[in-house]
Amino acid sequence: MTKRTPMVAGNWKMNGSRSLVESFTNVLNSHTFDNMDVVVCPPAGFLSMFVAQTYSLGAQDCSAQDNGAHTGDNSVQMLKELGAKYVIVGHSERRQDHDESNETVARKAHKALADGLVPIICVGESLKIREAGQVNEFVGEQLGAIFAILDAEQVGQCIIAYEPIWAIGTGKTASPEQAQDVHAFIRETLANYQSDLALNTRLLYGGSVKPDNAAQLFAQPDIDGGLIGGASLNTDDFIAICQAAI
Ligand SMILES: O=C(CO)COP(=O)(O)O
Repeated sequence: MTKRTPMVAGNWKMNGSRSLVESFTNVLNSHTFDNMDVVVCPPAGFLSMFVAQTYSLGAQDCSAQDNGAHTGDNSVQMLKELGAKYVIVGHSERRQDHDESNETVARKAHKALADGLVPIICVGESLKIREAGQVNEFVGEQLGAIFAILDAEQVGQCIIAYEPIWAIGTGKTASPEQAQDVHAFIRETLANYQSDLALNTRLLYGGSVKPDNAAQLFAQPDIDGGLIGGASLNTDDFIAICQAAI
């Protein structure tokens, strides 16, 4: 059986400062993270201020276009130059604030892979969808849009993060069972696309992960780590969550 390497990624969202970058750089570099991948995703403008030795950097979004006349956007090529190895695409806040469709998200993932970044593709439902009992259908559609643009080999290079919208920033985390159910569904959907994908693709859970609930979530068979928002802004909390993933 393939052993998937655990991953914990911190999504700073539109937060941070030069001094936070400095303290993270110092504290994280003094830790070694064996047998796992740790990623920090700050706002793009801060990427080049990090000196990342024991962890990697990721961006929070990318353009689906080449360099050119696209005011305010960051190309994959630029994010790479700034030190990113990963890029989050399709976060629910981008889908909501910038009207990003499933197809846009898929095109961004495609561009990220084409130009050399690993996409962390976010999926997840609203409370309304959950209460209507349509979680699998909704997440299945989000994945379907990815499969429409990426072939199996490309999907195999991606990381998928399940982030139920109702659990983001609310302190109301999905229970380990709720999270596991959707992760199992995602893995099954990947298997239907191509069997190897199910075994090898890393699936992260995101939504109010904290040091006191991380271990239980990460212990679920189909959860390979986490995508952390609020708690990733505190070095002690972030490191404690990373330690819970090994
Ligand atoms: O959106 C998230 C990570 O991308 C989760 O945010 P919180 O951990 O703050 O709920």
